Amino acid sequence: MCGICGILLADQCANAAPQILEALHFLQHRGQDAAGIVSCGPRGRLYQCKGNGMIRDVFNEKRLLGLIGNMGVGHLRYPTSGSSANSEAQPFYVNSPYGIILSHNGNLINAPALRRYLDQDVHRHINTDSDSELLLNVFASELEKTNKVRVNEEDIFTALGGVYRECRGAFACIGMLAGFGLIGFRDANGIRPLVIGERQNANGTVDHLMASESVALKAQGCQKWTDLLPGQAVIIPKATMKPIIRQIVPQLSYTPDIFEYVYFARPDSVMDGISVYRSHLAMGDKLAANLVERFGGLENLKKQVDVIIPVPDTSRNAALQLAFALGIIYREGFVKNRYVGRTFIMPDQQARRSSVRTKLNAMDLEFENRNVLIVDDSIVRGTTSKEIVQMAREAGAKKVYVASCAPPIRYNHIYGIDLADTKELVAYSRTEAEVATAIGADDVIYQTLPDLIAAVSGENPAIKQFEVGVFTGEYVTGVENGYLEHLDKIRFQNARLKELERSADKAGYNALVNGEGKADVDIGLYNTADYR
Ligand SMILES: O=P(O)(O)OC[C@H]1O[C@H](OP(=O)(O)OP(=O)(O)O)[C@H](O)[C@@H]1O
Ligand SMILES: NC(=O)CC[C@H](N)C(=O)O
Ligand SMILES: [Mg+2]
Repeated sequence: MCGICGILLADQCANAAPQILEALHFLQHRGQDAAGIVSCGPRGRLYQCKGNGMIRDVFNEKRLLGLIGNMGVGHLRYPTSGSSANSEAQPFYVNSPYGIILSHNGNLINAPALRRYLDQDVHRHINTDSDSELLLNVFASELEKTNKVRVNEEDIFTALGGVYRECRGAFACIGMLAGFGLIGFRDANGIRPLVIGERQNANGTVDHLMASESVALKAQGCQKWTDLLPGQAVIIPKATMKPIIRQIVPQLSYTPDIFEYVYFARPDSVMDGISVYRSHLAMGDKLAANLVERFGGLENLKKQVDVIIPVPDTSRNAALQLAFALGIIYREGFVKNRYVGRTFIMPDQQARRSSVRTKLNAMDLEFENRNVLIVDDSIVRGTTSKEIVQMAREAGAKKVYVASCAPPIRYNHIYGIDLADTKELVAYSRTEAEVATAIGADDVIYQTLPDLIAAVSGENPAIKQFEVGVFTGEYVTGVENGYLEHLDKIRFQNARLKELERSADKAGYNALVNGEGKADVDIGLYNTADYR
């Protein structure tokens, strides 16, 4: 998953980049691998700073000062297609036609076919393995068809029609046409999120903002915001500062990715009219009812569970509500090291495993001689649960039960959350009892899928269905032939690269990199950062 953001300020003399950076801080949880901002200043000049790392690694005051202009786009990357190479950091740029910038969240499931199409049919050079670069080039090629010196809004909407025709999968995008304005668009199933908002200034002018999550807009002082609907696009020309929203293609469905609510989004965001926080509370309530049934009634459950302990951070609110619903004490038995980021979205398994122990530490006095119920939002590879169950036992727990606010994850995520190769998923071809054995727990209790859907949809009856492919193996868009194999191949190559890097096998690394034609050095725009 990635975080995207765009700002167009009414004040022509102000710089948007500092505010984009602030907004990106509210989206850091969506991508820790690379960060970037491109701004557009006088005479349509573009300025860029991007690279691998978190916001704090990529930006400093000097670099920010180099990003001139009252309009800009930001991106935080969590790689799901391509590799972690510096050259795949976003936003992406193409100079022709008109100078286009793009930040993309999502995955294109017809990436291999698009690559062929761009090469063979429209003759565009693609320099990385990123599907976002493909999307940008499809957009560029569609805009080129207008064959005009300067385009207008209608031309851009027409070009976007071509993007929806060619690109399959999930995409929420924020783009910028040099000197012209900001553009936002969302796939026809609304799988990935995008909100657009306005901020009224004291002098009566209005600034325009877009982001993956409402929390970023609220923190920037937006008084109004709305979700872009599936298949919709918005253009905000600099010249008029008036957003134009257009339904580019008919809605195919309104099925946001349910994993946003389970794990990905911040609890203080409201997405597609659903408070992430309230959905977490409802997940706790539903799971409580399920547990009562599993343990043969509340009294029995209370005899077998002394304390409920969350796995920080994401599961906390659901676990608290679950404990409240059951009338069982809730304790923060794991102390979280605030300097370690999210482990699940780290790009390699070795880093993930060692991070769990660095990140979470068990407090003996909450575990000693107790039967504990550990609650997590989801169990993916089982890296976290395996470690924490062991930590709970080392801390003296008698029985260790694990409850998950999401159902067993048995299938690939194909729309921009790189869960894992299915074979790495701990629930892949395992029953619940076998998962319990695999993670060393006395029992594992999962939320059911109907309960999860009910918990999330509770607040917005307009949304009845969600993208739930990770639980069912059935995806809203269907899967293109060979796409899962394509994802597996990418994952395998990236893991191999990491291995070679770690083992300091320079020759092996170079052979693989060169063989694949991967770029380690960015040849994009002039980089304001003397980054390397
Ligand atoms: O089964 P696994 O492969 O370990 O993945 C699942 C775990 O990863 C996530 O936590 P993470 O540490 O990423 O972030 P959090 O602090 O927001 O909970 C998620 O909340 C689970 O705890
Ligand atoms: N997580 C995402 O949305 C990633 C966007 C894009 N597929 C990339 O890998 O850069
Ligand atoms: Mg977690």
